[in-house]
Amino acid sequence: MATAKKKIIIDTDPGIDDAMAIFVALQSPEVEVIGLTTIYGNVYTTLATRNALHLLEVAGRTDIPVAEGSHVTITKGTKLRIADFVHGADGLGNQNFPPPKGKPIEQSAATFLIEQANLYPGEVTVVALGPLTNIALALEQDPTFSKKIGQIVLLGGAFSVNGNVNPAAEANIFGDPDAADIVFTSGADVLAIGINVTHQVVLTDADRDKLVQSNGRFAQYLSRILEVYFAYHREAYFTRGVYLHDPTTIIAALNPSLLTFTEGVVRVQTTGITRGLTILYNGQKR
Ligand SMILES: O=c1[nH]cnc2c1ncn2[C@@H]1O[C@H](CO)[C@@H](O)[C@H]1O
Repeated sequence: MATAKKKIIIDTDPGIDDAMAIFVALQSPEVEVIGLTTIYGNVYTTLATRNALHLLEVAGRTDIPVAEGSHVTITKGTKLRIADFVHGADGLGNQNFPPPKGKPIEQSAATFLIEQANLYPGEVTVVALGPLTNIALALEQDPTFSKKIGQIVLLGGAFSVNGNVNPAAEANIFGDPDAADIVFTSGADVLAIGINVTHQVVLTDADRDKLVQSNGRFAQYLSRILEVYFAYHREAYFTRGVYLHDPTTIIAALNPSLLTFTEGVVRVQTTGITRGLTILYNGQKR
């Protein structure tokens, strides 16, 4: 008997590694992508929505709805830190892709998340690849969301290692630390993939050469957009390869047995020079 596919909603700020992650999800028989919701981070939210629609058109999956998310942080902050220096001004490696034909649905990301969680209680996994504003908004709008959502698998945090924005903070948590703390303290089932994990998952120059030679479904498209991401990593990290942050997070949602996890309580520092710091208490001390 075929087992039911896991339903996932990807909350995303595409983003080169987001594009890779979305394609992985669309190619994975274990899951059904029931929607994309968008957020600022690698790009502003308006561009994230445009890129999400574009990626679904590239994949031939315009049946999947896109719900636009928040343009500001949970505290209505508008001074956003956008990582265009990582992904290019267009978020997809400066490739001048034509604008998408499709449009986002009328519902906001938070409303869509709540609706889907109500429709399939306990069955929907949210994979959050950007700052956590939309998820926190859903938790604020519907206090039962934490119990109705199946699992929240998120890319965020730097657990016992330095951040990538500054020594304290990882980019997604830094993007909206208040939202992140709401999510971590909500009581929902949260699986956090920090950069202490994703910095171990590298696509090397040699891997990229294989991609360039490949006739695989998304190989040529990804080879093109990856150029800018490789250039950034060479410059910033002196590596001949790129970190697969978002793809690793999708993999964790698809098949958590490929990773090892520590269970504990997480809080997020929301003020001061360590704003965005994630602290994990692993319960070792009684
Ligand atoms: O140095 C950086 N600054 C800001 N964002 C970054 C940097 N490196 C990677 N990312 C982006 O932030 C998420 C992981 O923290 C990923 O989406 C990655 O593409």
